[in-house]
Amino acid sequence: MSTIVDHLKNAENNCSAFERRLNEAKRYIDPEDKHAKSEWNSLQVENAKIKYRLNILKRSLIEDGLIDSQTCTHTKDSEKKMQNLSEDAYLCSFLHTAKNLFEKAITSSCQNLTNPPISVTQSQIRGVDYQCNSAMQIIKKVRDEGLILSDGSKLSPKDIAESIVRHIPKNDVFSTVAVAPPGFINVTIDQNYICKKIRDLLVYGVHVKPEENRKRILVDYSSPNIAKEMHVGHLRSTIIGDCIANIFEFLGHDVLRVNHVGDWGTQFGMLLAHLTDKYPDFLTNPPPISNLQAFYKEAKVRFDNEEEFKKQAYSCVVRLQAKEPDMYTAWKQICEISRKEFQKVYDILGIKNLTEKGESYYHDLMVDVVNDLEKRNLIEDSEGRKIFNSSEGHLLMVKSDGGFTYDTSDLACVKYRIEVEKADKIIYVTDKGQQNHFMTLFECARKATYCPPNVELVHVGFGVVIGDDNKKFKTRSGDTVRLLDLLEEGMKRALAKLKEKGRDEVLTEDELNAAKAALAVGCIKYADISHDLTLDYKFSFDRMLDDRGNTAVYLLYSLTRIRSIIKKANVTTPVEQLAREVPALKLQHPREIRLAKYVLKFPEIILQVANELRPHTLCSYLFDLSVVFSEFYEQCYCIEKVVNKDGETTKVNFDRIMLCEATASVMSKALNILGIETLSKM
Ligand SMILES: NC(=[NH2+])NCCC[C@H](N)C(=O)O
Repeated sequence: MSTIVDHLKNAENNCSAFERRLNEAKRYIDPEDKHAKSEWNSLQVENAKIKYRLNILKRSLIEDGLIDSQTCTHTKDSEKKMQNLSEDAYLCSFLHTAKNLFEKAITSSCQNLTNPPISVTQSQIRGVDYQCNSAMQIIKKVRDEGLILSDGSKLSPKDIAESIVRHIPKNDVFSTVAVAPPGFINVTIDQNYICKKIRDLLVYGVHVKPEENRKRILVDYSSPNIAKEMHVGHLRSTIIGDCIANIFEFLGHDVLRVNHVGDWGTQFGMLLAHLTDKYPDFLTNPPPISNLQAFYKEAKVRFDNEEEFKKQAYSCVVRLQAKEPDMYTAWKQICEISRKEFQKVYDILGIKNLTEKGESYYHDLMVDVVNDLEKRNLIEDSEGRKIFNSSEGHLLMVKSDGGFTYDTSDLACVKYRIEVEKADKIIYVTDKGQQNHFMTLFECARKATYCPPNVELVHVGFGVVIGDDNKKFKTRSGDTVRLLDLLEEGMKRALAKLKEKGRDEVLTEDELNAAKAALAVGCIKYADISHDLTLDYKFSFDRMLDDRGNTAVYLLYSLTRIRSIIKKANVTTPVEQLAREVPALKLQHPREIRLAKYVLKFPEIILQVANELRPHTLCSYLFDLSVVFSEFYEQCYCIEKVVNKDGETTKVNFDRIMLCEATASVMSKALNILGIETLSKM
């Protein structure tokens, strides 16, 4: 029996190793080299196929009882995402499709221009979907560069626009194309195309074609500090970071979610000194610390008041950083207590796959990095401290007492993430206050050549959370708000809201509890994400639990309502099958078309959010979508009562029911990406 397992494991390992090598090789491919790129793609597809077959084989072995499921290695989440879908299965962004068509038209109509400007935007004009603004820019470029077009120099933007229009490739996307003065090209998206894409969405599900090659994207978020309270800033980082990671994962990228916990700072000196003092037998009896914050405060008081203790604390840091076994054990005990507390918050928020790799993880690397920089004369001495200077500022690499800092660990960490974890893009999600730190870090990482030009480093800095009094969010007594207390309060308020709506009379106890938790967490997350993250954000339970306006309550109810319309229609054939049986939906009413177009705008929004890293755009889209749905539903009956001589019957408009389903799928996918759980009963 063991031979089957061995073979299977071997095959799986080979597959993974090959994938790793492929990913490594990707970096060396010249983006211009089409042949290499296509070769790489086909190798990747081949490997995915093998992996897929292996999985089928594995499943049947498990089913036949030949191996148990424990024996098998788990496929990583990122690997599961490898999909091989047909072209039809992808939803395309209209904007990107329009851009592609115009790009082709412009390059072939302006052959004597190098890099002609391609500008396509959404149009504000009624009845127009997108507009191409390139003609005016082309004229300007021609004049600025003193070029003469082959047709003579008296060309106007209108002439250019008309020439571009003549070169638009044959397609089924645009229905009308018109030139408007001085040289705009206005287009509308074809209704038949829309009706077909909605049908495809129902058949294949909501998938968006990634814009570029699959990348390995590392998102550094949450990152609380051990032994300190996890505060609302970390809550924001957790919620926003998770959403950003979800977006890239949805777009088919390989996403690593990393929790860069603060577990190596000087605060450990006093904690360790206090622990070894108070619990001398800590090695044999793990200390019964239930409230780490109180313990932290005790240690801080001693640190501020007892000279002897202070000295002891400093020596503890040095001993810890030298990884002296006793100190290391005590440190691990403290980390474990904190970790359990953090986990409670993550469990409530439904945060999964967040891997902890804290500052301590990079300790040995910090030593190497400092040596490396010294060898290359990139480190300067300043009053006993070692600093790394860049045009953005400096990083403090070694303190005068020889200890490392937040800066040291972050620089070692960038190097590790690029060299070992093979990240193509690293996104750091913290409050805006750390912007300087990250700008300096990025500059230094480039200067030290730890970060090659093709790797992107991004800091997503968010505003602070303020309370009703417009001051920094604090408890009445001025303390940091405990996240667990905050979540608890959210639950209470959500329950009150549900009772106010009489939901306790319709839902079972379990359903009510599930609704309470989903509502509380959904509202807290949504309120956070729906605000432009760069601005400060006012935390208000009243506002987030309001069922009017752009809130999670409103959206969750809208979704439940759409689902119940579909249910009421009592269509026995699954909607997906209904769609499969037709080439396209039959939609005509202007509000049907408007809704369908809005549903299909989803990919454009997702790509925009991925590009700008501003997830509130997705919330605004969701809110508008539910408004557009209401407007459709107001005028377009989905189920009609028909009275005739035999009495009353109901007539179902299947195409509209399918449109409802498409709306609901996109809404629930979007809520999912925001990290919000949707319930069938609420
Ligand atoms: N790689 C990083 N520096 N990540 C962010 C860490 C955030 C830090 N622990 C804090 O609470 O502010």
